[in-house]
Amino acid sequence: MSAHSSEVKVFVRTRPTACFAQDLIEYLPDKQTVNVRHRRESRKGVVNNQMSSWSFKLDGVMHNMSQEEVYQSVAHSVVLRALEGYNGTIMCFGQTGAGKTYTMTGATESYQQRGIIPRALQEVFYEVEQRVDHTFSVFLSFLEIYNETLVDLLASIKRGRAVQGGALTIVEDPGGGVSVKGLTLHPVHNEEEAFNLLFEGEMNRIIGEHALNKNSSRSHCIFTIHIESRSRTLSDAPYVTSKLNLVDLAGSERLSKTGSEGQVQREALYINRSLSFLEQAIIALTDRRREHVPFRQSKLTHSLKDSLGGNCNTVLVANIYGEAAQIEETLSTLRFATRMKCVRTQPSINEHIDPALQVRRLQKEIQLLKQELSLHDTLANRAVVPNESLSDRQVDEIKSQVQRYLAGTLDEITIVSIRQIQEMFTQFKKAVEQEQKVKEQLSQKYSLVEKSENTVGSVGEVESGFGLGLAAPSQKHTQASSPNKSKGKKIKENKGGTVNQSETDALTPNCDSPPCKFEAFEDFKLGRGSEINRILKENKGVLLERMDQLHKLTQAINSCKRDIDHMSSELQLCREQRQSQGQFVGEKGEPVLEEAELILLVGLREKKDQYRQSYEELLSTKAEVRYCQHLVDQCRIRLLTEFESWYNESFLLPEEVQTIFSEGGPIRPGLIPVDKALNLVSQTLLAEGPSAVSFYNAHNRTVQRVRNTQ
Ligand SMILES: Nc1ncnc2c1ncn2[C@@H]1O[C@H](COP(=O)(O)OP(=O)(O)OP(=O)(O)O)[C@@H](O)[C@H]1O
Repeated sequence: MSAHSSEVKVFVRTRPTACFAQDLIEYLPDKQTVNVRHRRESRKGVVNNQMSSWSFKLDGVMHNMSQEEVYQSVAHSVVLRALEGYNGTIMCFGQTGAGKTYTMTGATESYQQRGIIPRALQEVFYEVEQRVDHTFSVFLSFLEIYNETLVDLLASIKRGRAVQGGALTIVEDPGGGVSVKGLTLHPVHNEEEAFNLLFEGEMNRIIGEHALNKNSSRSHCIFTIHIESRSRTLSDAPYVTSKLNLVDLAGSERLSKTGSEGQVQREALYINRSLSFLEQAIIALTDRRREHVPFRQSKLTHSLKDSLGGNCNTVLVANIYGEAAQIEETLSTLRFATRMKCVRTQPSINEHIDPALQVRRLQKEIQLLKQELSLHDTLANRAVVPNESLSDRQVDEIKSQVQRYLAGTLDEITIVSIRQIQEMFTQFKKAVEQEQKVKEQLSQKYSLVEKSENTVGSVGEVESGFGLGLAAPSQKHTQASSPNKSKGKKIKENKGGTVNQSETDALTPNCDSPPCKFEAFEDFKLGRGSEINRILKENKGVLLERMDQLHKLTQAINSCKRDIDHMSSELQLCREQRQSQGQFVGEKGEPVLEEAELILLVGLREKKDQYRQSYEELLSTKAEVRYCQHLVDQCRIRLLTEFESWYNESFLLPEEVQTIFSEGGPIRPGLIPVDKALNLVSQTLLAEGPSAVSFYNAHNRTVQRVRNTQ
């Protein structure tokens, strides 16, 4: 509920006296202004007869006003707003004997002179009776703060329920409110019950002896009316709660003036300290720049935290004793009152929604929305879209659709509902995860091949640019099959198995000199390319094996599917027969299936399980086949590329360039494209000078000679 900011309302009330200091205190006709004249305080013993005057403007001055008039001015609107769900606080502040208790509680022996609390209780119950469209629950609590100790003034009454048990402690609610843990709350149904509690609490108040006033109370008292109201007519309307704090503060006189000693002096110390903390809190509240307000310094400020700075309609009554002897206390009380007037609160209704009611309301709304959806479907001439959550059977169906779609046996999936789309995504995700898992398993399985790839890296042929997941020829093989060695050799039979068509297609037979590529390729596979060729064959073998497995699985699944179809139609037949002959029932009237139908049902379930398992296996085998195919392709590319380089290197480069590529030369032979290689060679030769060519030629010839003689 949005809150608007509101000032604390402040009133002054004077205790009637025959010696009213007319020459010092003046009430202006606007009934809001008090002017006070007072001699300035003497400093360092120097008598100062100079008079000073102060003017205080408040919300109302209550001089010679009856208890009823005071109630109407101060409390009436706060009480009515509490019945609507706003928190309220009315506080009486002032020196001892100034009439705080008289204003708040009144004279308990005189009905006419009853104060704000009894009148507020009467008004609450009067309103409860009037407002027939609401039910009200009213609870009372009575807290006393005596020498920084919390006392439950109604603890002696057994009926109450405590806001959590244990010692009394002030706790802050998450919403910013404050409550007293352990304080008893007493339900009351009429004003008489309420008065009983008030008087019981009053009796329990600690009364201290005091030089100024024998019956003066030496403690702060907070009488709270807790109200809860629910609508009788609107069952799902939110309910409201409120707290009306009626606070009678202890007297604020100066210690020196009390002339008391012992316990009473200690009491006065506590009172002064807590009132001074109250004043500090008020000063902090009125200072917009202050972020921290020291509410926790005393029990009083802490318990009034939400009344002073919270969502509350707050009213202060500043009680003054208008005699000349009390003029300093009067001034101090009026200063406090003026400060308090600057405090702003944010009154707002405490609205709550019953959780059970909220659930019912939301269910109703869902129902309405569903109806509206089906109405839309009808108007748009669409089949009614199911909005319920999916059953296991529906989820299975979607899963099967997704699997068929991925396998390519289903062209498209018809969109039916949002839930179906969501489930479809879930199934797609599962399929991807499954494939990922298989891939991981496979890469572990083929780790040997991947390791060989690292060997390629270590050879240092970075320029080759072939980051393939394949084995590379080992150093040994490279040495054994130097280009010159294979040159002119007879082509040997390929014992290593079949060559893929694409491998031979890539080689245009060219039988001029240099040698025919087709024959050279066969030669290459036996020599320098033997290791990569071996891996290629190995991978092809695995691929064939997986393809064979896939073929068998497909056949098994198809046969299983045929069985399922057959059993389903038999089962359907059984059901149709049963429907025409009537349902067979057991002793207790429960439906009993025919034996044949039961066997079919069990068999069908088993077949479906078998189908599901085989299907999962099929998916993972398909993934394996794809992976193996990928490996074979990569191997093949590698084989061809290396062959090309080897061929160029062996037969197409001039002899001097071959020298540079030869073992011990400045450029490593291998997988560099021939144009790039030639470019590099010319750069090297140029860099080293023309004599380098003949140098390398000579060196190469020598190496060659040595090899041939070996
Ligand atoms: N407006 C009033 N009309 C008639 N009598 C009053 C009025 N105000 C105070 N009195 C009387 O003055 C006396 C002191 O008043 P009260 O006990 O209310 O003072 P107090 O401020 O509550 O003092 P303390 O701080 O000790 O609690 C009481 O006997 C009370 O009846």
